[in-house]
Amino acid sequence: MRHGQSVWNKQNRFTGWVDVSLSQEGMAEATMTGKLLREMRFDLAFTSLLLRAQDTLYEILKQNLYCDQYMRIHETRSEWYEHFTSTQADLMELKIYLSEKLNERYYGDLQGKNKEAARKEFGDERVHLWRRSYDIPPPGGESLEMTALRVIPYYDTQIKPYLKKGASVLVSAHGNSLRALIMHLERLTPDQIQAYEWPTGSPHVYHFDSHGRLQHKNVLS
Ligand SMILES: O=C(O)[C@H](O)COP(=O)(O)O
Repeated sequence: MRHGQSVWNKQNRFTGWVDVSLSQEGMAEATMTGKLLREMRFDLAFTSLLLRAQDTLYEILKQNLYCDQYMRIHETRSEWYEHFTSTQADLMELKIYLSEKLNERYYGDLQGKNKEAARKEFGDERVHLWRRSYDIPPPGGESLEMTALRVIPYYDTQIKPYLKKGASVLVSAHGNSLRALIMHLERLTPDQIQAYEWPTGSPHVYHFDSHGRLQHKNVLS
């Protein structure tokens, strides 16, 4: 799941690692996604260190049919955070892992800039390359390739082993950390991933076999 619209998505600003909140629309998207996934039973969840992804996850879990069985959902994030970082839950309880490896691509000097203003300053083509090319990093920031170098090893070592055991895993992350991940999962070429846009509020459901190989994918909306 990509997080719902953030306040800076709404203002059309490059965000990267800046820890902005969900907008009201983003919260509503997260609620709607939670409803779409309501009947899915999750064994584990993974999210980034950024609030917009954590809040999206929190909202999805709150809507879930098995919510009460997963854990006690606390009203404030600090308690929730404390709970899920300290839990040694058994199988009936949802384990939630946070990692900076799933953070959005670091957008370097562009962070905070309006995307339209950046196009005027640097030109459409340059800004498009910074946003969507595989290996051209934005000034001072990470390319998709650099993002993949932290996301994929995390996926391979921390997430995939559970998938091979048949666990149901929810990942709440970001446009570009997820593009890096699905490029790997779906074996997309740099050209294919360049054209791939992952809108907010459209969960992707992947099914794997016991070797962790992708069987099929559904995009829900
Ligand atoms: O960090 C950001 O600005 C967004 O999350 C993703 O931005 P992009 O679509 O410009 O890569």
